[in-house]
Amino acid sequence: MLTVHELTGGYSRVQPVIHDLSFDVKPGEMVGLIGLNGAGKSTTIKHILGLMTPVAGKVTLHGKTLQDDPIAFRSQIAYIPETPQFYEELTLWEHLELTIRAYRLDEAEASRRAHDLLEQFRMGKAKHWFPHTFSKGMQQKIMILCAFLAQPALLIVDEPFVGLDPLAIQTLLDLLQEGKQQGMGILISTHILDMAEKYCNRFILLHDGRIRLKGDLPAMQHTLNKPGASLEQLFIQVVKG
Ligand SMILES: Nc1ncnc2c1ncn2[C@@H]1O[C@H](COP(=O)(O)OP(=O)(O)OP(=O)(O)O)[C@@H](O)[C@H]1O
Repeated sequence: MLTVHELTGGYSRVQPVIHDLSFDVKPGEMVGLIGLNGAGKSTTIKHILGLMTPVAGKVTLHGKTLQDDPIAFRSQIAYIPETPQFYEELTLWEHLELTIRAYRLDEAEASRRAHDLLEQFRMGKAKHWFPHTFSKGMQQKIMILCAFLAQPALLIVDEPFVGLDPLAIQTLLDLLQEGKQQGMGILISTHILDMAEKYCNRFILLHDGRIRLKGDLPAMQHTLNKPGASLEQLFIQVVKG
């Protein structure tokens, strides 16, 4: 579904921070994007979302680039950013209504699902509150609620667990599992490697902007000749060279 082909890019054309990245995300699988601080995970995500222009290579969704059909491309993706981004002048419920309109969802059905999601994340009481009065974790939940309400073909998640309480983390993991079962493709960046190992089907290990290892756990163990190694052990070996 998502194909990243020989992608090179960054914040200046003369000094790219990601180099020659190639990977894909298929429907119904969760792919973990793993790397140290500054490895290039968020930069990769920004290129996939079309917020940055590649120096070389391309990103396609169902075979089409953002430039081929911007509306179709964007309507198939939802993004949960590392730092919550919201409209100060809209309440939580108005954010959900905006999502329903932006993604052109069926109003009655989406509104019912929005109420379910509010309940699942224990946010019902805050429905008509303005997000600037929310805690950091509650603000993060707005992003999560809007993304799952959209029911995208591809969900991109950047460090979603930071600031969430244990109950919310479990609810999010359950929704990710459910999304996968319904055929959603998920690309998730996280530093919580035991969680990634448990929930992701495949991994992309980024180091200094390059893919150093990729595949499912058995394939990566085989490549590094480390049978039985955990994701964390493989990752540490990769980054220590
Ligand atoms: N706005 C920016 N302008 C210039 N350089 C940037 C900018 N944002 C990030 N970088 C640089 O790009 C490189 C990759 O950063 P990126 O944010 O993609 O890392 P990351 O893997 O997401 O890290 P983290 O785990 O800390 O979130 C770093 O060297 C960083 O300094």
